[in-house]
Amino acid sequence: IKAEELNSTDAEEVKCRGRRQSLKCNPDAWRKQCKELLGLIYEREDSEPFRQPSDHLSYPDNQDVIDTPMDFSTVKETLEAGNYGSPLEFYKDVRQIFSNSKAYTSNKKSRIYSMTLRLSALFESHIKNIISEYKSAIQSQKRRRPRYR
Ligand SMILES: Cc1ccc(C(=O)N2CCN(C(=O)NCC(F)(F)F)CC2)o1
Repeated sequence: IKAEELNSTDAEEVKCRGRRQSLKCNPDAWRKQCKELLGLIYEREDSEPFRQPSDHLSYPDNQDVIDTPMDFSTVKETLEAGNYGSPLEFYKDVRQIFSNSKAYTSNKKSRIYSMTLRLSALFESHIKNIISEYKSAIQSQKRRRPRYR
C-alpha cells in the first residue's frame, strides 16, 4: 500500500506508531504538562492564598457559600497520586478554586479576587493546548478494530 492511499486517520496512526512517543501522540504527556503548569502557578505570588485550604475560622461564611472547597495543594496531591484520569478533571478542580473565590468575594475589586483573575488568565493560556493535544493524541490512538464486547 502506498502512503498516499492511507486515509487521514490511518496516516495519523501510522505517524504516531512509527514516531517515538512524542508529545503529539502520547496520551499521558498531559500529566507532566499539568505538573509544569502547576509549577508556574506556584511561582506566582498571586497563588499564595490558594495553596492551602481556606481556614474557615477566619472566613466563617466561607462554609455556606462554598460547597466544594478546593486549593492548589489538593490539586497537586491528586495529580501526583495519579488520581486525575484526564487533564479535563484537573481543569475542573483548578476552575473550582477560581469560582470559589468569585462566589466568596463581595466586591469584584477585592484584592484576593483580583489575584484569581491574573492566575486564571495564566492558567487558561496554557491549559487549552494541553487539552487539545490530549484530545488529538486520544483520537490518533483510537483503534479502528471493533472491540469485542
Ligand atoms: C475576602 C476574600 C475574597 C475572596 C476570598 C478567597 O478567595 N479566599 C478566602 C481566603 N483564603 C484563605 O483563607 N486561604 C487559605 C490561606 F491559608 F491562604 F489563608 C483564600 C480563598 O477571600
